[in-house]
Amino acid sequence: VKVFIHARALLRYNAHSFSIVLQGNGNVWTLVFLFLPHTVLPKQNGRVAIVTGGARGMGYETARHLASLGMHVVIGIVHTPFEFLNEKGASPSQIRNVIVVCVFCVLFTVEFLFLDLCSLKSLRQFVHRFKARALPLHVLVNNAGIMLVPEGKTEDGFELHFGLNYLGHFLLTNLLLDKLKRSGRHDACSRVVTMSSATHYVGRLNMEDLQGRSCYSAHGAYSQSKLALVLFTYHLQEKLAAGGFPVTSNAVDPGMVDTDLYNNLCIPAQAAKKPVAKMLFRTPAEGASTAILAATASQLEGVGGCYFYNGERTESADMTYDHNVRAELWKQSCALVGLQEA
Ligand SMILES: NC(=O)c1ccc[n+]([C@@H]2O[C@H](COP(=O)([O-])OP(=O)(O)OC[C@H]3O[C@@H](n4cnc5c(N)ncnc54)[C@H](O)[C@@H]3O)[C@@H](O)[C@H]2O)c1
Repeated sequence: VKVFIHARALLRYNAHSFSIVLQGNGNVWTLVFLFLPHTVLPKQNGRVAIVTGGARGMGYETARHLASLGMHVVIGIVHTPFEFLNEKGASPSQIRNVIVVCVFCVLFTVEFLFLDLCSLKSLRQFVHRFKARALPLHVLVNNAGIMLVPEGKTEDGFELHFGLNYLGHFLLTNLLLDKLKRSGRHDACSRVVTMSSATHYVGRLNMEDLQGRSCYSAHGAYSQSKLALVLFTYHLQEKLAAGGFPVTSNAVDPGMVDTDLYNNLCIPAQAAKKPVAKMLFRTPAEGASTAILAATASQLEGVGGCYFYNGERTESADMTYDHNVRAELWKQSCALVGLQEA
């Protein structure tokens, strides 16, 4: 089991970050001092991106950064920042969020389209509405996610983590693949960037029981969904490369990031997490940096089938390199979402 504990950069100088990472494999532990250089990313004028879950957390930071590089960004959104208007009052952070989003929309070419990854119908409607806009698509960031939610089902009866984190993005990517293929060029590929997590290293994939019906655990369900996303990323890359299409597919691990993703921790764990997160977790902007790099960096042109952590290619779990497991998962996923396996 590989464990990564990221200690948030305490030293900073002119946008260069220094990071201390404790990494080990059970017996041997090493303290690694990393220098994270500030990469200058190329302008993205004329390019179009979709970011799922882009209204807060790392999705927002990714969308903001892509838009600031000149990209037209379409944000798939299920919770609007204005939801509090239906409630009795608003917290200062909700008001701040609305102001930030409004300024963001005024300054950049950004649009919001409703997308509920818990519903195959909503996914298909999102793709239909996006295609009706007749825009090209150069970058798809599969960012949205949930973690440790109580046992539940999506609209179509899938276990929540598996259905939303994995199957939702599986269907979304497949429905947008024709657009991505047409928009890419061999010297400027379209890019699919998928948010995984270090928890995928401890994930187990039970092909006979992908929905965890026999024995449910929220931790198990989350790590399985993140493992499935890496398997999907690699298999997609294999298919794209075999067909000679100008599209790349990579997975990203953002590290431990202080966001609302942890809202479902039990109350004592939440109380313990708060001070620790302030000191040790990354900010959403720091966490989003590897996804932004994978979506835009010139040095990653044409590079696909990789797992990136701290801005660098890293080995993922052994199982993710097993072609048969990847192919079986792809086959079962097609059957679950009603896609023909091509
Ligand atoms: N925060 C971390 O430490 C961490 C670590 C590893 C990986 N990740 C991954 O990074 C991604 C972003 O998470 P975050 O930390 O910014 O969390 P977050 O909770 O701030 O953001 C999650 C986003 O997903 C969206 N979302 C939730 N349910 C949705 C639905 N049904 N349909 C569409 N969108 C929906 C939310 O609206 C939100 O915008 C997730 O995939 C998460 O698993 C996070």
